[in-house]
Amino acid sequence: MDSAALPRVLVAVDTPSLEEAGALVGKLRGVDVGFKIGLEFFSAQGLAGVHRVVGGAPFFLDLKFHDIPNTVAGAVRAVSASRPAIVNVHAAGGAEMMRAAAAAAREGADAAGAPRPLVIAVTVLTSLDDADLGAVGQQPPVVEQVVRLARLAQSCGLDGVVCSAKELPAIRAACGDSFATIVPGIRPAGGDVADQKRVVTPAQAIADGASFLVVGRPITQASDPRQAALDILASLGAPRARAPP
Ligand SMILES: O=c1ccn([C@@H]2O[C@H](COP(=O)(O)O)[C@@H](O)[C@H]2O)c(=O)[nH]1
Repeated sequence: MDSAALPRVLVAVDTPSLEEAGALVGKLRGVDVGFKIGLEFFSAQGLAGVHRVVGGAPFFLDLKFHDIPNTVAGAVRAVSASRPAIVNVHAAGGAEMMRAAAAAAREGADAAGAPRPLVIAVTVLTSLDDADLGAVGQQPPVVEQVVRLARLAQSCGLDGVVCSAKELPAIRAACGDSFATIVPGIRPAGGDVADQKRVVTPAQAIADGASFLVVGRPITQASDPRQAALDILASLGAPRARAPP
């Protein structure tokens, strides 16, 4: 799947169940969204399950690899053959690991005759705030750590980062407009934040320059997921240019 064809809103398919995932994707048929498959579904169903659920739809394979360079490269090479539009690694894995991941994505895709996925670095999880950073020995504020990791990821040849929309202006200033930003922690105004700590509304995230939004529970836990997705898309207004792959 070509990442340029990826819609702006990616729905997080967070369930271990093939049936539930299939039902969700079915409800969203014809709605201009893509899908984000993460650790919960992948751990239960593997790549075969991913393909059964998404069919030919574009998807972001959110496995957040974080290991030594050789291991991450092997994992990225393996999954890149299966035509994800986006794969990701933790920036905290370091420069050598990120460079290895970027090279492996190209190798894996080329070997399979597939398009190269975007390779994206997770900066600071949106479930963490300044106090949490201090507790794991990182220097707050979050925004400075996010920008530090974004600059490092860009210098290693990665295509963009996962961050909160709260950091978008600082990342755009540091890394420019063609660096992709993938933004979870999205909550419609008044929505239940649950375990997220750095949340922003869908419209604000797009206004601040997000390339793609990742939206899970505000859609998947809604009484009518299709209507919830349509409401979010309507709140975004006219389409805008996305960061190029
Ligand atoms: O920093 C991050 C990185 C990834 N995620 C993922 O996004 C979705 C968010 O789900 P919600 O239900 O909308 O909170 C989820 O799959 C996470 O694994 C993130 O939230 N923050």
